[in-house]
Amino acid sequence: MKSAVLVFPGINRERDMARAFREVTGVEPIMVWHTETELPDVDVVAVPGGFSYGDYLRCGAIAARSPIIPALRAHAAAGRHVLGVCNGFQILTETGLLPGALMRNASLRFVCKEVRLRVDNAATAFTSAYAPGQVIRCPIAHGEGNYFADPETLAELEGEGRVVFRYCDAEGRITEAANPNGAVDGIAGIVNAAGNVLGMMPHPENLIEALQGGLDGRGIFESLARAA
Ligand SMILES: NC(=O)CC[C@H](N)C(=O)O
Repeated sequence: MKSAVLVFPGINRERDMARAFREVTGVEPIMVWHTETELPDVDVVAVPGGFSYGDYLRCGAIAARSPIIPALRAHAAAGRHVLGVCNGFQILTETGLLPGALMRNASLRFVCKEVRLRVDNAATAFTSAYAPGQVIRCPIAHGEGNYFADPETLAELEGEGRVVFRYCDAEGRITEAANPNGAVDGIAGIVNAAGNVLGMMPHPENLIEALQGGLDGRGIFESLARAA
């Protein structure tokens, strides 16, 4: 499976993302600087986490206006896969490739810890390696992860099974205590209507080898490799 990782000024998780693709698929991803206007011929483009443009205006707002974005839109429009993690998810909502917005955490604090996620849709190209309803561990590190969408959008997301991950407790229950940022309905990750663009706040690329304390994040990359 061929992949590319976008790099914006202030992004700091691009190497983690590249490592995850390399470790799981055995293929080195192509790093693409934000001033490029074309993407290489790849199956997946990852938009990694970090602090693009120092989070000025809103997280992801400036990166979403970068020269590479039209090529990302074209890649998505062609039905190819796009994976946005954390700042990458924020960038995807700012481009409109995914609906809704990521607001400041309800606590107004940056939260860095491990959470649990329930896989609410295991029938996507990003989650086929997981079992439906499986509870996985995943690290988070963000200040603006409070997912919000208007009631019509939420109804559409729920009705179409497009909420892929929710914050949950160890038993898979969606509770307020298990929700680290106040996201509506515990939403941690969603896909677009076509199912080829996924955005999620947690960092699966940081739980792919024993040295990191677990392997629960590998499923995303294994699923993408299967889908390619
Ligand atoms: N790890 C990240 O990608 C953080 C995203 C963003 N800078 C935030 O704090 O919400």
